[in-house]
Amino acid sequence: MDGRFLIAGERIATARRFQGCNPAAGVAIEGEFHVSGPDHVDRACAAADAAFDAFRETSPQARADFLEAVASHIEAIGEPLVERAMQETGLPRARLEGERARTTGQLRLFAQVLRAGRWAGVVIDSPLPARQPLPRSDLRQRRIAVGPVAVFGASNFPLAFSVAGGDTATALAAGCPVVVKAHPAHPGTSLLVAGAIDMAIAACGLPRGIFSIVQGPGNDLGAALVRHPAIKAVGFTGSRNGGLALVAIAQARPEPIPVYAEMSSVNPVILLPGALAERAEALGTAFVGSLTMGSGQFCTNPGLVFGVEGADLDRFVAAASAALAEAQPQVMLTQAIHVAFERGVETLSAGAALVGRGRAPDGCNRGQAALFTTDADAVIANPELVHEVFGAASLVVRARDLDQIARVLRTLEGQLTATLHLGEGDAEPARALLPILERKAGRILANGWPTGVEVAHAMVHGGPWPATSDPRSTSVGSAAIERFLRPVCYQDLPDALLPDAIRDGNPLGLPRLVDGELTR
Ligand SMILES: NC(=O)C1=CN([C@@H]2O[C@H](COP(=O)(O)OP(=O)(O)OC[C@H]3O[C@@H](n4cnc5c(N)ncnc54)[C@H](O)[C@@H]3O)[C@@H](O)[C@H]2O)C=CC1
Ligand SMILES: O=C(O)CCC(=O)C(=O)O
Repeated sequence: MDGRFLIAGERIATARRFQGCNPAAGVAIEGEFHVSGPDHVDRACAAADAAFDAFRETSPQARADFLEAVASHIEAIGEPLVERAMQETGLPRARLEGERARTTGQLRLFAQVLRAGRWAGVVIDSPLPARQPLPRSDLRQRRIAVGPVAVFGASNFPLAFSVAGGDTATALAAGCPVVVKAHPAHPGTSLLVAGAIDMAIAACGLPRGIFSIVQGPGNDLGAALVRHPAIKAVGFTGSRNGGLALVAIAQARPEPIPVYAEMSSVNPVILLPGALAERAEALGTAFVGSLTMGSGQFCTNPGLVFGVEGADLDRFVAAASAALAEAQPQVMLTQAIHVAFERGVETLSAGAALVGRGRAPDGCNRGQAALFTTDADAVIANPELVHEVFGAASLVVRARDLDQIARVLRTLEGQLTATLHLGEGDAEPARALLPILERKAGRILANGWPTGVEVAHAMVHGGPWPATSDPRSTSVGSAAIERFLRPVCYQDLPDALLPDAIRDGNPLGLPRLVDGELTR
């Protein structure tokens, strides 16, 4: 395959090369990828900056057509995309086909969002020339794109959170050019998708500089990208260390910029007494399904479970342990991620009792699922027990009573999700826990499992630090576009000078809040 990276429509070759690795076999995959350098970051960012003004003023319809074209070009790659992603990530076909559908569905959702027009945030306050003691000006607000966005592809979702994933889709929808730093764990997948985006740009007649991709091992490239003065915002999904490093770089710039980093979360699940009494065994089995999905490599993985100690919680643990004993070892994304998982399991082993293990690994980089239990006092004394272990490992916390669960929940860091399992008589305790969960998490679920985020208008895939670096936003769902827009107010500008979004007569047909009333 063509291993050259892409800057503003041009394929670039360099002397340094790297290879993808098949984690299932621990061997390099045929084909070489050209390593980008700081000069390429500079070229990509300059091209993005040059394309920005033209791109951000394209009509919402033109950008919607473009996003749909990207989706179609990704689909047109067909089997080679799935095959390459399988080789590079060890993820199974069904998962990758589902992820491709989620990726193209996400692009098409943003096309709808653009056509619906609420994203433009048009607000108009009519002038009040006769107002006493002072007249009021004509005030018109709309939202514009923030500027070129740096997107870091995530290792664990090689399609839906990578080159044409949620961050890229939202930035392009907002009118921001994108420079992607490809994740080195799936370089071929990244370039196939980058090619599809570039073809869609050409087909739609848009400036080629609105998309570039740089690649290579190591962190220098990503750091140079975040430092570049043309970049105005960053989207990231990955490790806590990586996210925090990028936040620090962005804050140290002469012009600090926002970093929307989605980092670590243990996603507490609370099994309330009524639910445990009614269905402890079924809960235990379903929990293991969520825990082991994708070898547990989800930031929404249920890594922490609470219940009041007693026979019902014992039944839950026994059912979960039995289900876990049948869990096949699954390939993890990279050797480094597998090593980090094993280290995390060791840390849990040192502070909690092992009560369940998946089947023994039958090849390299296979994650062996693990379940631990401990009591609530131990968790309060040793907060390391509730740090994310990326992979299929989870800790069941036995509490004396519901008050103790509440006490431990209050000590937790910010989370992407929190889940309540409810049965007869659980409404009152759930109501008491809700204010705590609202302070901790971006999404609160009842009677479900946190893995598998719906791409929808009401979704929040975010949460307080360290789940994300900015709890005011979401990285999944249509509200994600707000991260890459900023409001501008136009005071007393003549109609002929105003952008179409806020001109008299509403030429774009956008929904508007005029003097406090919603109109179109
Ligand atoms: N919570 C989550 O959603 C996820 C967590 N992880 C965690 O991250 C660990 C490593 O996995 P990766 O996916 O490789 O994540 P990572 O955070 O190490 O790398 C992600 C991307 O950020 C870049 N990067 C990382 N640190 C950087 C720095 N200091 N400066 C500039 N660029 C930097 C990398 O080059 C890569 O392109 C896993 O073992 C797991 O613990 C990984 C994926 C998702
Ligand atoms: O659970 C999901 O569908 C998304 C999870 C996610 O965002 C992640 O693992 O990075």
